[in-house]
Amino acid sequence: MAVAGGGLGGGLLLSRPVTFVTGNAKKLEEVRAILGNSIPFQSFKLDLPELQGEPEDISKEKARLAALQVNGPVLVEDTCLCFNALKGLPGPYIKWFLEKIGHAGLNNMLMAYEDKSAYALCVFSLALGPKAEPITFLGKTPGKIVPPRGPTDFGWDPIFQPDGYEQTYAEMPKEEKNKISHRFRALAQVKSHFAEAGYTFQTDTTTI
Ligand SMILES: O=P(O)(O)OP(=O)(O)OP(=O)(O)OC[C@H]1O[C@@H](n2cnc3c(O)ncnc32)[C@H](O)[C@@H]1O
Ligand SMILES: [Mg+2]
Repeated sequence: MAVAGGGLGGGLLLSRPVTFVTGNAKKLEEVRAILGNSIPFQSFKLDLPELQGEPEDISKEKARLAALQVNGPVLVEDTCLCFNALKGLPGPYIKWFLEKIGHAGLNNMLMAYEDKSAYALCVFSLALGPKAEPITFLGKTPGKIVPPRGPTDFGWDPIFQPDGYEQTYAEMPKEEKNKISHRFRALAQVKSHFAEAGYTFQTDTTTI
């Protein structure tokens, strides 16, 4: 197990910095931008298999698998896009819906409903080691599903317009999205957790 007790400052001493495991380069880009230097982390590119079920369980299971692979502390996240008219679906299955039916198909799914409201949900899970129970952090941003507008370089960004904004996630400057996004909100909780837990790290920060 990668955790030893009694680090400097009273917090847990982790054998090395947390590894953020994802197969998605755009997620990593946003996590880097949002975290800055607040939490030292390295990254590892791996598309983990995903369980079916509730978002929190999917995220926790990803963390367990990631911690086994990395054999150390890991952070993972699972992102859902939930349509209120469809009681939260596609939710965690958005990746496959997007891949198969695209932005137009996702809009068409809501054609039969007046309610176009939706929310983006990000569930981060932190596992301090392969035997540790993962801790989850949720971030949610409400909005609505609209015909695609803006650059198409990140997932469903062009069809999600957050409440209170005239632009879709895709049309917004990155800094703006990163101030209000589901990912930002979940990471704010991750940051508070790190601040409270007072983890300290042995100082190897090389990217693996
Ligand atoms: O390796 P992991 O971290 O699982 O990366 P992934 O791309 O498989 O991501 P998910 O399993 O969480 O599936 C979420 C889907 O939503 C997309 N997505 C995630 N965050 C997004 C965001 O902030 N804006 C738009 N699309 C996003 C992502 O590209 C996937 O198609
Ligand atoms: Mg995935």
